[in-house]
Amino acid sequence: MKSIRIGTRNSALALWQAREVARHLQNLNYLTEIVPIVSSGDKNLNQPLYSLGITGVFTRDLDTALLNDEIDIAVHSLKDVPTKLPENIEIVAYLERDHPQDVLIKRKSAMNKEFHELKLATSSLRRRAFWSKNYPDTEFFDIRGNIQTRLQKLEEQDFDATILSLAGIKRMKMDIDYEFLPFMIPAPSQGVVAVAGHSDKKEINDILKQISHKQTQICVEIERNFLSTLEGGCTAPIGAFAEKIENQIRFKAALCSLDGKNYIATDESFEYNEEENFGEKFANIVLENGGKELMTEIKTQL
Ligand SMILES: NCc1[nH]cc(CCC(=O)O)c1CC(=O)O
Repeated sequence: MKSIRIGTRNSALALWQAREVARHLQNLNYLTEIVPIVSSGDKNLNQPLYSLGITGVFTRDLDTALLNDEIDIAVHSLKDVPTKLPENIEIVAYLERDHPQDVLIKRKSAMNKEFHELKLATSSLRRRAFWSKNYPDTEFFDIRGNIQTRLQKLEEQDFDATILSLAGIKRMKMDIDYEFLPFMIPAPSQGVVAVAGHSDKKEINDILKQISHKQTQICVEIERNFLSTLEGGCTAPIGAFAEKIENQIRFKAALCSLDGKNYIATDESFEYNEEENFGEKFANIVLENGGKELMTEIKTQL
């Protein structure tokens, strides 16, 4: 068999994740080839992108490459992948989740500041909202770019701290101090590397199924079903985290107003079965407990 062409974005984190998928495939004696896809936005597809339902800014170019048969699979941070996938694209494997948490990173000059005094740089709606719930008077700053750029900006610019995913920090082997934030529920599927494939490539997809981690899949499907049931196509501050503890799954999730003042949370432990859509079930409970009105309020503010 020819080597499996693994598509990836060009960032250091994306390349690390692609190599991790390659390593799993090589362990099963498959040949692999990493294909970095540079963002272009002008690929020749026969149909316009919107008609295929392509939305994710991080995933769009890789979706196009998959549909154009330039790659066999695409590796993503699952939290950047929209819950609604384009036609003919499916998630075919999930690597085992390692570090789901968000962590706080302070610049050296702010090491002695208390949480409520911090000038905080994050562009994430979820991180801002959940932080504001606890520290309502916080001043926020926008920060964008990859992990390395953000840490560099932290040392150079006029704010004290930022919040990042621990998974990214560990993968990049960044040697920095960080603090856990127990009140911060991770983004749905944070810390999970997923592989997307073309629905027609059954042989490749079957190979990928061999490297998929079932427990991770179960947990992130609950989180993503929760998200898609709540959101209905709009982005809102939503955290969701499912974890297997002994024979049960513990699911913690919350929907929060942008200012952090209105917070609807759920925390459930249950025995998993394939028939029940737990993510949808808990999302409906949140919607019935004021979530519906809160989602409407959030939509008018965005
Ligand atoms: N949207 C950015 C993004 N997408 C995936 C990761 C890190 C890996 C992960 O958490 O899955 C990050 C950086 C961050 O949130 O700090």
